[in-house]
Parts: sequence; structure tokens; C-alpha cells
Amino acid sequence: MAARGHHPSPNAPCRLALASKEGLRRCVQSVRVLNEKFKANKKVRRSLVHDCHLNFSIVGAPLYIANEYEGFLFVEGFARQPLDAREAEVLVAKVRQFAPPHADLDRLAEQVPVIDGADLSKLSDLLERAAGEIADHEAVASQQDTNVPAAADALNERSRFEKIIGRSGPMMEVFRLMEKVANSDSTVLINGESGTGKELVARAIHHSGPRAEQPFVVQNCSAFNDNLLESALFGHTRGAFTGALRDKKGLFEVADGGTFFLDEVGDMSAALQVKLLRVLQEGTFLPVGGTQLKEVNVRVIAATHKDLGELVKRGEFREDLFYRINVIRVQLPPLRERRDDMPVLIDHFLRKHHREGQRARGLAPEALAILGAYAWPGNIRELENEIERLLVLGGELEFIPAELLSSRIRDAVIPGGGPFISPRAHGKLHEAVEALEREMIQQGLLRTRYNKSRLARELGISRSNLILKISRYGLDKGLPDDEAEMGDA
Ligand SMILES: Nc1ncnc2c1ncn2[C@@H]1O[C@H](COP(=O)(O)OP(=O)(O)OP(=O)(O)O)[C@@H](O)[C@H]1O
Repeated sequence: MAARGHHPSPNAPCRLALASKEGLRRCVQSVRVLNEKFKANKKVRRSLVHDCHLNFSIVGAPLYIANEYEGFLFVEGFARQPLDAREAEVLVAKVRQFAPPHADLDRLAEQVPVIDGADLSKLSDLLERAAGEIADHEAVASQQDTNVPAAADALNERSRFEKIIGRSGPMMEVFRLMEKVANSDSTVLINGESGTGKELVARAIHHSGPRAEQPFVVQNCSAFNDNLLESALFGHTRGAFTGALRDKKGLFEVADGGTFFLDEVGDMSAALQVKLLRVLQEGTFLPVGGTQLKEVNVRVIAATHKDLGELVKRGEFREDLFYRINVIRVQLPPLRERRDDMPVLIDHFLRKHHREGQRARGLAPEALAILGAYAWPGNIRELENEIERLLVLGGELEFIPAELLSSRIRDAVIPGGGPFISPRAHGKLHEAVEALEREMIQQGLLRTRYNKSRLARELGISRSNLILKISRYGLDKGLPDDEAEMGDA
């Protein structure tokens, strides 16, 4: 609901930090923390304020419809008081991690909007009132449609891991293991290349276990330098370092009662590995600059694309920590080892990214063949991005043709980038001639933007003959109507 859509902030530091994928991820993650807080405490019906990874504030009001928490409305990207020199320096250092390499970071602090005490409480009231009005509106709407609760029940009855798509042998293994670990509290290590769904699996384990109503907190251990990561994970006390103007809770505290997903755990420094081991063994930690141990009850799910066993051998990862987090290991197979899942994944992403007015029902056989032969270094994330792109470019066609695939993918499968006409030196002559004819017509249709009269002229055949061939080769699926034909028909 309210927290689902995320739009670039007009605030300059946020905009720069949102320029990178990691920056966007961290921003979404900061907003999610507020969501988790609301979810964790259903008694909170007023606005809450939370600091994001850039130390800006986010104020959010929970949205309850028929007494069910549905999300929250929020405003983000402002400071509660003008930044002092040290805070400005910290801001620049943080933004630099995410901003494009040559971005101008001068005078960044001056561009931060400030919403102080009185205005902040007005803003909070406004958000609460807006949430109230949405709830009232929804209550009226749901009275008009008594079938809505039944539909919601039907949805809940579907598979526990329904967001994770896959039917291949390796994925069925993963689901079996997930079923086993979901109800336990044991630490889980998820191993897999980038984009194989590690975070998705961690979320699903959390949401199908007893901690589902508690926070799910994510931190990527390679996103920060050591000091910032330590402070993010364990918090700090006022005065712990220059610029630490107040006590700050760490994410382990935020995750208390819930699950902490530590991504890229293999990138943690030796010092932080010691602290993590202590939380795992004793449930306690010391905030930066603190003298009093804090106690938490957090389930840790760690992930890495690295071979931790190998890191242990090289002395880069503590052996005792390795054994502590490697209690249950979920190995996520790369896409190239589960090609049986490609059709269902493609179908899933076509539905997921379908926009109003698009007709695409699938990909043309050539496109599927090329996707099936590609090595997918970026795994499912890369496949999802490609399908989203194809829908933008060819969504108005019923079957998206291979010509619209990214040249990166086409070139990797067919060196030289096509065209897709490959001479056949064997087999029946009439079959080879037909294959060539089909390819020429298909590519011609794309080249002429489906102008059959022009293509018929180019091919030296009559328009009616071309139409017959188009239908014979099944190339009419997704073609615009004749009347809509553009150009000189
Ligand atoms: N089996 C799957 N079914 C549907 N979507 C998937 C599946 N696996 C991954 N995805 C989608 O692919 C994208 C990448 O997944 P995710 O972020 O979980 O991967 P990751 O392994 O954690 O990546 P990284 O290591 O780069 O952080 C997400 O949009 C996710 O929803």
C-alpha cells in the first residue's frame, strides 16, 4: 500500500544517493524499518519518526483498514535541525558511497530541507488524518463488495512460498529445506550467486515462521566501511565519536524478536565477526562507545555469494563463526543450472510487469530459444530486468520477437548479433527453404513495422501471397490489424 511505491525525493542528497542500485536498496530498507515497527506493534496508531541510512528523518503514519495493518503513509528526506559541520561531513561521506563517481557533492548540507519540532508534529497530524480518510473510504468501498474477504482468504490458502517461483529439482530441494527450517529458530546460511533470490528466500523463511509478525531487518555487510557498519549493526552512545550527538539504536535492537538478514556476511571485518559471534552465542552486544551489554533475541539468516569454507582456509573468516552460522545451509542454484524453471519464471515476470494496454502473452519461440541458451551471469535479477525491458519495447505484440532481446544477450548466444538466419548445410532442402522464408518474413515485418504492402514489394511477391505465408508460419500472432497498417498500403 502506501509504503510500496517509492519515488525519487526532490531533496538533492537523496537524489544522488538514489542514483545507484545499492543507494535505492538502502533507502527502501530504511523505509521498511518503519514498516516493520508498525507491524511489530499493532498498538501504535500514531505517527512514528525513524532515521534513514543518511541520518535524515522519515515520518510515517500507519494505515489500518478494518483493524488490519495495511501499510503506512510517509514523508522522508528531511533533517530535524540544520546540519553542523561534522554532520555535513558525515552526510557527504555517506552520499559519496552511492552517488555517481563525478557527482558534485559541494554544499550538499545546504540543500537538506529542515522540518523542526512544531512543523514535524503538524506533518505527523496531517499523515494520520490522511490515513484515517483512506481507511474510511476503504470501509465504505468494502461494504459495497462483500466478496472481498472471501477473495483474501483464497489468496492466503495458496502455497507458503508462492513468491518464489521454481519447479526444477534443485528448487524443490530448496523448498523442502525451507519448510524444515521455517518453524525453527536456527541460524541459516544462504549461499548463492548474485541475483539468485537469497533475500527472497530469507524473507519467505521469516514470513512463514513464528516470527512473521516481528521485524525483518536487512543489512548488506559490504555496503559500509567498518566503523559505519559497526554503528549501524550495534548502535552507538552519545559522544562515542565526533558527531555522535545522541544515542542511536543499532539494527540488532530494531530486529529484536524478529529476524536479521545479514547479506554478504563474508565481507565482515575480523573485529565485527567477533561481535557477531557473541550475539549469536549469547544474544548480547555492546553498542559503540557503550559500557553496558544489551540483550536481544534475534534469528540471524546470513547470506553470501562467496565460499565461506574457502575464506576460513585463507584465514579471512573466523572458523568458529563459520560453524555457528553454517548450521543449516540453503544452496541457491544459479539460473544456468535450473533452466527448467525458465518458462515459469518468464511467465511470472510477464505477469508481474504487465502494464495496462499491453497484449503480450509470451515470447516468440526464437526469443525463448536464445534466452534458454544464454549463460545468465546476473541470474534471476537479470532475467527479470530483461523481461521488464521486453515488455516496454514489445508489450503491444502478442508474442515478443527475438529481435527485441538485448544485444548483450543476442551477441552472447549468436556471435555477431544476428541476423538469426543461419545457413543449413544438411537436412531436407524444402525445410531449409521454408525456415529461411519464415525468418525473412519475420524480420521483414519488424523492419517495416508490419507494413505488409511494403514488405511484399521488397520480397517481390504479391501482398495476398505474403498474407498467406504469414498465416502459414504463424507470424500473424500479435500483428496489428490490416486497417491499422502504417505507411503506403
Ligand atoms: N525464484 C524466484 N522467483 C521469483 N522471483 C525471484 C526468484 N529469485 C529471485 N527473484 C527476484 O530476483 C530479484 C533478485 O533477488 P534477490 O534480491 O533475492 O537476490 P539476491 O541473491 O539476494 O541478490 P544479491 O546477492 O545481489 O543481493 C528480486 O527481484 C527477486 O524478487
